[in-house]
Amino acid sequence: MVRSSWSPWGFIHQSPFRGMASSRGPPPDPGRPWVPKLVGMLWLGAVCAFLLYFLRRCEAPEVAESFGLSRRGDAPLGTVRYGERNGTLGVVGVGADGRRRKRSSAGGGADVDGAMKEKEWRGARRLPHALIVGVKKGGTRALLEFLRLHPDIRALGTEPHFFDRHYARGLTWYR
Ligand SMILES: Nc1ncnc2c1ncn2[C@@H]1O[C@H](COP(=O)(O)OS(=O)(=O)O)[C@@H](OP(=O)(O)O)[C@H]1O
Repeated sequence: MVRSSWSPWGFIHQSPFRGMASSRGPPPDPGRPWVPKLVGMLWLGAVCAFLLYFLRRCEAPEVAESFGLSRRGDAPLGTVRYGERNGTLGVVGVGADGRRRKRSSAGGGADVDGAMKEKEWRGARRLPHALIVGVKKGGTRALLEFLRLHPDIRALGTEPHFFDRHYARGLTWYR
């Protein structure tokens, strides 16, 4: 006969679920009926804590932190947003006062807060159709800026460093 006594491993023998799947477990200790409940609550709390931690990790807080994001739904700096209706383009940047601004690449980077409605900036995040690969001081920035002059080319404002720093974060982050 298995004696029911409290120990750090007590939940193995005194699982709150013991009556649900099998009746082979030991009968509840009449002297300490609260122990199984306590263990069950602790177990549930641990599961909830893990779930919360997991969900927080899914939001990639370190990504938000490294890009200076304050809210969920903010885009990383340099993210290009496409307007759904009229094809307008915005690049998320930081203004002189440190506040996040949506800038128009076609307008030379002028602030457009207030001038354009938020809905015009909402759009799908897409993977790039082309990459500029080059060595340092190889003139890649100049090439990007010349290409950006074309009205059909949308480009990031900053280097995303996906392949050398953030590859492990996956395509969802890159998009
Ligand atoms: N067409 C052309 N001819 C000659 N030199 C040019 C050209 N385009 C860019 N540059 C020079 O390239 C340097 C910048 O290169 P990158 O954009 O690759 O720089 S970075 O490594 O990404 O920071 C930068 O050099 P420095 O001014 O010495 O930094 C640019 O002046």
